[in-house]
Amino acid sequence: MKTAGRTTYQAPSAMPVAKYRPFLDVNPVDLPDRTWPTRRITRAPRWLSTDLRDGNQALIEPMDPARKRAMFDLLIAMGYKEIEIGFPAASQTDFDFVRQLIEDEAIPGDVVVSALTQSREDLIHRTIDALVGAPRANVHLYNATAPVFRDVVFRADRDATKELAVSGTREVLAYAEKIFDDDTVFGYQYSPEIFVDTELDFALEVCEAVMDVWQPSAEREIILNLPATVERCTPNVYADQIEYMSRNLSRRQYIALSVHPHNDRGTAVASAELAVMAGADRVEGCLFGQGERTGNVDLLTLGMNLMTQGVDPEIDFSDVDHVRRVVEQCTRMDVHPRHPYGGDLVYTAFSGSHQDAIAKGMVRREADIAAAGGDENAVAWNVPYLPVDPHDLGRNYEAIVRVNSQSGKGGVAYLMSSTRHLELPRRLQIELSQIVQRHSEVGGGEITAESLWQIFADEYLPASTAEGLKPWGRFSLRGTTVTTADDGEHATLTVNLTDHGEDRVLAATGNGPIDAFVKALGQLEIDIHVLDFAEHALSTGGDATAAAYIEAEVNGQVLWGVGIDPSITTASFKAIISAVNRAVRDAS
Ligand SMILES: CC(=O)SCCNC(=O)CCNC(=O)[C@H](O)C(C)(C)COP(=O)(O)OP(=O)(O)OC[C@H]1O[C@@H](n2cnc3c(N)ncnc32)[C@H](O)[C@@H]1OP(=O)(O)O
Ligand SMILES: CC(C)C(=O)C(=O)O
Ligand SMILES: [Mg+2]
Repeated sequence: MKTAGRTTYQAPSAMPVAKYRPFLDVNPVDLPDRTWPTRRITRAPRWLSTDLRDGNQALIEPMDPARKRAMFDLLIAMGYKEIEIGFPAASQTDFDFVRQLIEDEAIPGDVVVSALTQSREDLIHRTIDALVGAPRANVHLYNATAPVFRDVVFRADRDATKELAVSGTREVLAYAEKIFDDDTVFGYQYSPEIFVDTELDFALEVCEAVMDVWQPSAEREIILNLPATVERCTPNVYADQIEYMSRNLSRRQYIALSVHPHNDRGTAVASAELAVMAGADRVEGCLFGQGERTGNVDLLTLGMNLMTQGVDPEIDFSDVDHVRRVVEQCTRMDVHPRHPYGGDLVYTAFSGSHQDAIAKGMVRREADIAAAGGDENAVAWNVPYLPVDPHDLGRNYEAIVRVNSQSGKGGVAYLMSSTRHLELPRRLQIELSQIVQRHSEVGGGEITAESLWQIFADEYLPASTAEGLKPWGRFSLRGTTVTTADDGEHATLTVNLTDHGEDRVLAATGNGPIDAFVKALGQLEIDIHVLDFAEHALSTGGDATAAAYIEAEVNGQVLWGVGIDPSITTASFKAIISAVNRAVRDAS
């Protein structure tokens, strides 16, 4: 055999790479003494949901008032305390929705609602007018500060760009003072748009100028939100930028430093997490990562990531399917089946070795919980391949193992145990999984728990008609009578069965009922050696049903039989008949 040495492929593609520049060449960050890499997140940041603004503005069909209200009510029920409820100056519908929430008194007293506006006097006034009467209201003003916007969109230099932020802040303050009475707690948020592309010294200069107007203090917080409007760099670079701002902003103790990652590179979650390590106090995002283009950072993933580290997300995700349903109804977009924590398939294993490990992990967990006196929380979650307990998100365990052609014995055994309470012995698991494998290769798709049962019953319980199966098999047991001999060691057995449809009565004595049964069948030239035997009850109570599993060598062929019956002895006889029928099937 030849082996390959270390390989480097050097094959230039036809992609137009030369058109692009490394982000750091254009936007250097000089922070060699960065501290964020060794920090840990020990409590949840403040969250802002912008589902009703950034999420909504990116929908093919923006939410109507009823859907907006359903989203708002969901966010409140989940525990979000800061919610951006729209861009009221955008349209009459957006304005009316904000008014409706306030007039319906739907905003709890501890919830801050905010509304976004450009830095234009008429839009600022309209935004503030919309918020009148809210218990706690923030105006969120943004303007683009990045060079490409200064150059292409606004044709404004640095001073003019800064002046737009400053004049907008002044206007917000002046108009808010005029309009709001003491019934509203008023707050202010400023975002330098595409912060990540803005020269850091300039982002700092604009934020400082805005603060000079707002005059933050202990009673007068300012939210400075630093968006990755378009995600264009790796999360570590964003973290450096956030640490730079956190260290260099004056009046830091009065600032809620906020981040707003988008997901263009697919790393919004990592960006948010590293940004929090780098000093961010607050994260803006949307449920299931809705939002412009590839979306805003996903609040569900961020929250659940914290929980899996033992940190309280301070948000209720205990019914993730309800959350998903509401989000899907409101956005009219489907959640991907592999979406972290909430997708249909994210707690499901199809492949054999994963299923095997999960099944073993679940058995171990149950034993550990029993040993801990039944206290689930006393046993750390440690099930292979499952980063989180699906129960904690309102999912049951049924879907964690699903069987297809990639599955092995572990998955088959898990389904038989979890759906039918049959604890198959290991070698029977192997035998059954090979039978199932053949079925899935022919059918090509998934073997559901129901179809697995059909395959099992048809193979091992051929006399059963209960599942709508066609009975087959040379022998069918009609009844037995056991008499224990006076010596207490021998059993005499009378067996009533049908053989090829003909009634037969056999009698034999053995050193136990099974031995006697085997000897009785021997009279029909069926040579049986029992190799292994297992049994267990299937349910408790008076009508307890038993399952028996017998591995036998029948006329030279080794295979398993299964019997289910209220009587454990009859279950064993049925298991022998099952093995015999399987062995003589081809011959009959
Ligand atoms: C990164 C983000 O997500 S920002 C939020 C984006 N969300 C939205 O735009 C949704 C709501 N927007 C709207 O309904 C409309 O854009 C409105 C009502 C705000 C404005 O509508 P219009 O006046 O027709 O302007 P239009 O939509 O073309 O926006 C571009 C204009 O706004 C100006 N502008 C853009 N951002 C800002 C800002 N932050 N401050 C001041 N002016 C701005 C542009 O320079 C441009 O002006 P110009 O027409 O004089 O060149
Ligand atoms: C308005 C701002 C915060 C925004 O949505 C962005 O920059 O992505
Ligand atoms: Mg955004």
